[in-house]
Amino acid sequence: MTSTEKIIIGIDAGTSVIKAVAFDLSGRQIATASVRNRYTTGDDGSATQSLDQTWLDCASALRGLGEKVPDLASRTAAIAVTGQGDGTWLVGRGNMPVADAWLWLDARAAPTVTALAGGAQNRARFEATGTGLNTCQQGAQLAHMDRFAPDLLDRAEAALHCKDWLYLNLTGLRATDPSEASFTFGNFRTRQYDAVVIEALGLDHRRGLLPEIIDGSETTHPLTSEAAKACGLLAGTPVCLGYVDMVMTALGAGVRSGARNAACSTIGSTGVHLRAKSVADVQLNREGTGYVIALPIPGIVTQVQTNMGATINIDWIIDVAAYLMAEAGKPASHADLIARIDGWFAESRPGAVLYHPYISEAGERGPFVNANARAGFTGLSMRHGFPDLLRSVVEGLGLATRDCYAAMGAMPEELRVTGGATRSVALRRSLSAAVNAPIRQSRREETGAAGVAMMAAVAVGVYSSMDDCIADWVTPLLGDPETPDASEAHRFDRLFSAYTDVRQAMAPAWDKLAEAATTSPVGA
Ligand SMILES: Nc1ncnc2c1ncn2[C@@H]1O[C@H](COP(=O)(O)OP(=O)(O)O)[C@@H](O)[C@H]1O
Ligand SMILES: O=P(O)(O)OC[C@H](O)[C@H](O)CO
Repeated sequence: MTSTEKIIIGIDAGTSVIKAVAFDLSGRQIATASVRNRYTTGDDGSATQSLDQTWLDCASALRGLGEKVPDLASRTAAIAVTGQGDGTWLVGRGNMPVADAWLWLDARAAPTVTALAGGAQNRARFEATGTGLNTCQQGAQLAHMDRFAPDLLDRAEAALHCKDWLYLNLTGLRATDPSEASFTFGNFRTRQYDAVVIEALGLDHRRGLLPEIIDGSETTHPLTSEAAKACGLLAGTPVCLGYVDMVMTALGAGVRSGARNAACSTIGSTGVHLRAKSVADVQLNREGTGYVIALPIPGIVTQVQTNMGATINIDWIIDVAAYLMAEAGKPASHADLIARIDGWFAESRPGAVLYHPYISEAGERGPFVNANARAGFTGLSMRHGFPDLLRSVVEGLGLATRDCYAAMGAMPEELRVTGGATRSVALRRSLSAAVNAPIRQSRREETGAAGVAMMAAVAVGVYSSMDDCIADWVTPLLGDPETPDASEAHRFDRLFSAYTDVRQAMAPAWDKLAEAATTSPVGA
């Protein structure tokens, strides 16, 4: 068997879909199998997911891949796993789940975030982690559970993240990776836990819940025979624990290539905007927001600002349209309506309607943190119709992207983009005009799975360094630069100035609305 026939499987356990993707050793995608992910939301702001179901769905995706790739089990050189970040996946005795996981979408920790963010030690915590506190994070969620549901933590033996839970099921080992460990509980300079951070979160007495940190690009563990049976693979196959999906996706999409650091935006359910840099170049902002997330490259991290919601804003307005069409007796599928977005956009005229894309129930986290922030249109008149609303939602994603980069220094000279919505020409043009920089869209279909598979490729010695791997797996798939239209860039300069004015002015109103919502009688 030649080396090109060997396969690396990348698993990307996302919030909407769990995917298993087969790549050959030079990075060519061979096949993909996926299972829709399921989670539950509640009126109390909860967003939870079954641990057992997640593992079953992951195993089912792997078996599905086996149905598509001949001799997958014997050809698999390594399996690598990444997944949705943040959130709290508690396991107790016998590695049994303690409760359903609290996802990154879970808003229940909001009061604890407010209390901790006002604490005397919060700046020291931020200086170490490089990461502003928000409701998504495990640190805030554990601190909240410690105050309001201590029994959960009393019954737990380890606090894991999604990919860590899957790694535990694949290998039997409780561990986490350097990225989530350092931005949540540690220091991005050392990639280790940091006592100052754990103390600032008030979690000294829960320190024992934090698992061992392992770097998947250096260390793998063998697939257990039980997991092998469940997934249709061979026991002993090396398994690599990836970094959090946000940086795996960026790695696969070109946040670094040709040994150069670049900027990359993922326009997925959430919008993630990252700049790769060396540790010494990280500039921590005064407001204490954003993330610093390690890359699996020595000394290189990403400085990150992330919008809580990106494509969920598009889905929201499309769902409004779908509802009206169904009421009118002309039902249309989500996919049909998504396909019409560029057409509607072209029908509307470039104007001055703003949309702030804070549609998530959890508010916003980048470049500012406010659990009460909510979406809104500004500047509507009688002349505006549905295509104009749609345009402003798409342009709002461009403005939110610019807002995030503005909080990290100068605008990028080139922006690499990935995510389902970047298939839209209108969205790519809006992003390009908003940051006034050329855009390069990665032609890589599954950037997250590719990013984590690249870690396995380095771990099992297919490449001697990540930069060598990037040269084969990433650089050749970068699309040609799409340059911004000068007059559009000028319009976006003006829109952006109004955009920041409006979002700053709205903060007290959002607080009043949140209060009104909590004091409204149920059913009123
Ligand atoms: N052509 C498009 N125009 C605008 N938005 C799009 C387009 N395609 C996808 N999207 C947005 O991205 C979301 C995810 O799309 P999907 O095709 O499922 O992406 P992925 O492959 O990343 O899962 C959609 O629900 C929609 O909000
Ligand atoms: O599951 P997706 O939307 O790909 O990723 C979610 C992120 O990891 C999350 O936003 C981290 O807070």
